Amino acid sequence: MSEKRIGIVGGGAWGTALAIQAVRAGADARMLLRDGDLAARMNETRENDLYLPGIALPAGLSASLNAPDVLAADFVLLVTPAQFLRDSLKTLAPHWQPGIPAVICAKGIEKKTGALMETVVREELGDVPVAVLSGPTFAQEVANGLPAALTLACRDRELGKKLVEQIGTSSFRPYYSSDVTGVEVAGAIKNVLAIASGVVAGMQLGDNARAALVTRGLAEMSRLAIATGGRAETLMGLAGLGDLMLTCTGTLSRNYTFGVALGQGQSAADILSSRRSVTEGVHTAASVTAVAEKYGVEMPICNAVNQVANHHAPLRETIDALLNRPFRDELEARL
Ligand SMILES: NC(=O)c1ccc[n+]([C@@H]2O[C@H](COP(=O)([O-])OP(=O)(O)OC[C@H]3O[C@@H](n4cnc5c(N)ncnc54)[C@H](O)[C@@H]3O)[C@@H](O)[C@H]2O)c1
Ligand SMILES: O=P(O)(O)OC[C@H](O)CO
Repeated sequence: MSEKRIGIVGGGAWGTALAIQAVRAGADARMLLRDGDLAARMNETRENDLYLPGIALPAGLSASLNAPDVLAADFVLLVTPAQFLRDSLKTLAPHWQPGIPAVICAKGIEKKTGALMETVVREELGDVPVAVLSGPTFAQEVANGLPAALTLACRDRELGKKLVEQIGTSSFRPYYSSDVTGVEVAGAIKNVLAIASGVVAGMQLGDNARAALVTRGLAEMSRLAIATGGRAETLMGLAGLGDLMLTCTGTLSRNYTFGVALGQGQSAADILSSRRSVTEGVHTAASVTAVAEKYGVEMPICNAVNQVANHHAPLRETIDALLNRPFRDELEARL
């Protein structure tokens, strides 16, 4: 058993992949699940057959329902989907040890409050050290040990660097950033843009259209990140451009494939009811519309995704409205 202990809250694909990575980084990885049957199966069959089938779980990884045991760790990765994080933290708060860092791994904006996950953590756990782990990383590839790089953001530079050393390996390379807000906004918005990119593919609008969409989407993401206190450079990094490249093209992406299916004519409700796994961009599309309005930021692509994904807007007319917006000066329209 290792002396280093990493707690992981959430038994989905990403929580499981991060737990495997934690073992690779030399830690004892303890996962906290809600589903007792799944936890028992994971410990016995050494596979997460619901969320990451076909991947062997290493010795050193265990799953349980025992919050105090999982939280007795050097730091805890929070991998509950964004819309469920607050409720999950309410049950964890009584067991959280003072000073144990919380590392946010979910990518989204809370629908009912418009809050980023850092705010949710602070409201529910109080004054704990907080970091954010984000960037272009499909769970299956990380679980298989394929190379990846990502961003670990933390306002406390010393702690951030320490976390990088504790979770990083040669195939999982976190780059430190102090821009927590920029990294969070990037990770949340790329999911919405990935849906839009999937729609472009599903409707066979062409590669030119996808390049235009991703680039103008990056401008929207940058505007919101800066308005909320993030830094422009962050959007050009792994959590911004890097994750946009991955999620707006990669067929392993739930958000992208949701968009493709929408573009091919399926309804949002049918697509969502056919999947067990989370499609964060659908929820964040709703949150971001309200947040953008609050900050006076123009986000036409994200608004269009919200309309088609959450409000039954017809695709063809929604796309026509985007294409018929007034021509603009590119640099002025960037920021
Ligand atoms: N899968 C990836 O490749 C990946 C990579 C990076 C970041 N992320 C982010 O990680 C987060 C988790 O994604 P995932 O891929 O592990 O999810 P998943 O779809 O694999 O699993 C869904 C998880 O949500 C949990 N859940 C369902 N209903 C819940 C409820 N009411 N309350 C609490 N938990 C509930 C399930 O138990 C399960 O653990 C998301 O924010 C996602 O954007 C995922
Ligand atoms: O499958 P998605 O669309 O949730 O994307 C997973 C990761 O966020 C990619 O970085």
